[in-house]
Amino acid sequence: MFSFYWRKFIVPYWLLALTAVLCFIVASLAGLAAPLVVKLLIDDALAAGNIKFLHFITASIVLLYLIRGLFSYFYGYGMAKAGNKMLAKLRQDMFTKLQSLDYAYFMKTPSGDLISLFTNDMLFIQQAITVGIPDAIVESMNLLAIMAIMIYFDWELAMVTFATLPFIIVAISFFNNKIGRLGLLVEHTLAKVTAIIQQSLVSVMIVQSYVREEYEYRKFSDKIHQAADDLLKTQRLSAILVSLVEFLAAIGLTIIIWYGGREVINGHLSIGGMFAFLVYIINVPMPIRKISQAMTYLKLGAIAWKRINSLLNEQIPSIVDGYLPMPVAKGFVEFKDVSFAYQPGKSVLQNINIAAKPGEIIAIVGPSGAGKSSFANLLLRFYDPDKGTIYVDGMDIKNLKLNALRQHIGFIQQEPILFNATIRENIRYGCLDATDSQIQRAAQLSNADDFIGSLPQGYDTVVSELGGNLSGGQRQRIAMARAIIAEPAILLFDEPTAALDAQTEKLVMADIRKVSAGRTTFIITHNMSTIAASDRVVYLMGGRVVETGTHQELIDKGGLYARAVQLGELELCITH
Ligand SMILES: Nc1ncnc2c1ncn2[C@@H]1O[C@H](COP(=O)(O)OP(=O)(O)OP(=O)(O)O)[C@@H](O)[C@H]1O
Repeated sequence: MFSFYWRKFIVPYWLLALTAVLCFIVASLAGLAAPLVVKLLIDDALAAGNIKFLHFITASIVLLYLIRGLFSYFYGYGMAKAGNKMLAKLRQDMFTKLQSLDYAYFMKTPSGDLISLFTNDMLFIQQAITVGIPDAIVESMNLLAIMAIMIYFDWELAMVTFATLPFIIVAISFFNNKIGRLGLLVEHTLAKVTAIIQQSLVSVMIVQSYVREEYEYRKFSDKIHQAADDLLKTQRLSAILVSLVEFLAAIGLTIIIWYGGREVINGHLSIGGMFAFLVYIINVPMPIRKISQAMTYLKLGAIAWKRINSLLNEQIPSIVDGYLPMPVAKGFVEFKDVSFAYQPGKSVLQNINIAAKPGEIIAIVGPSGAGKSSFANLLLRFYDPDKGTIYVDGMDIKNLKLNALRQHIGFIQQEPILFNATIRENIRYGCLDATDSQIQRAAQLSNADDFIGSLPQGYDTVVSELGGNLSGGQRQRIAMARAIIAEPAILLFDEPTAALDAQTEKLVMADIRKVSAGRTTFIITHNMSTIAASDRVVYLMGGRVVETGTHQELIDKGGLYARAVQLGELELCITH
């Protein structure tokens, strides 16, 4: 269970950890010498009335604590440095892994669970690394040193004193097991709490429009109380453990007083020797308590690591990167006999054959669930087809480097996601080294330049997180500028006007026509005016292309498409 600490922390940062431990040993030796000084003070300075030696001892105490303080600092600093490096590396590894995972992974994993890995679980690991490991190493060494010195002094008295140790060890392991199990529950509940917070933040509009604030609060509050109750149980167990350990250590103290006192009276032990023993035994509960607490931290950290590790070990992405760079693309796209299912046996697209050439605007139309968005998912290689091949400029897209393929496709969604950054940064996201004048040109092309110019901060206006300070049409235009700034050969719109009112929809449609000039454009749409403005309509139904042609050809044909138009099904969908 604890092996990951060895592999991830001790081995990679062994030099820092070793230096820290050596510093600790020096600090600890200085601390451990203190009771010996007490013995010398009583036996050789006070009892012998030696003033000179008293001065020497006084100076020694100052020096010992100076050394102890200095090396404790080096030790603490070294351990913190190694711990922080390890945590930063772990966070980087987790983030890199997250970026490398398929779209499909994010479709099946709740984002709250993932956020919880970076917050709650990292916090448990942090505690384990920065407190658990140092305390476990250091305090075990401290304890062993105290025991060794006691044995060296008077092994018989030491053995009698240690009679309570087995009870202490049994108590610690019994309570720690219980604490570990409860810790697992706490971590699980905290992950749920994070998920609730995350969900209520992104769906604040739904929460407020359904007046579900109270309902959300109750959900949150139930989980928080559950976590607090479980946490309290672990803290109660820890408190019982500490008291029990202190009680058992106090029995050791009583034994020294009784047995050691007899030794002193019989002349087998000096008074200073007995005092030194007492000081050592008084120092025993602290390391034991710290070791026990460190074991709890290590246990909780190990549980958190298990969850983090399952992310890091998430199987290699099913979308395997290609090898062809494709620096320029013309925009020829062909779907050849493409079939696809998200789950085995549940076919979503069947034998799709579509070919498009540069400059063409193709409307992908069909009833809800027909497979239109799945078509987009395949072109972007969020998923690979089960059968058939998709070609761009005659090359199987599986052979193309993913970043090359995606860089040639400008993707604009129904409700575009803009980042909480300036409009300039949002547009530049499409091409990170774009100049300001390129950004402005892209904005002009998507008809965003005018409204951006009328904002007090212009291109430096910060877009609020949920895009609240911009209208739907304005957000759509910024998203279009972002998509076209990299000059993609292919444009892919998924219901670009569905979230807009009729007036804005017309304007955005005009913008789409402007930006799609010379590019291969696919528009997934229910909108009649968009369909009518396209060069060709591909009508999907039940995952199959049932009809294809211009809007007029299909109307004249009087088939399924014409029927859908006649029944107003397509326009009906706009209002959904
Ligand atoms: N990630 C997914 N996992 C499993 N099944 C999915 C997934 N996404 C979509 N589906 C299923 O695939 C089918 C086609 O969905 P798709 O989103 O492509 O349809 P659509 O034509 O775009 O529909 P709409 O017009 O309602 O957006 C549906 O039956 C849907 O339930």
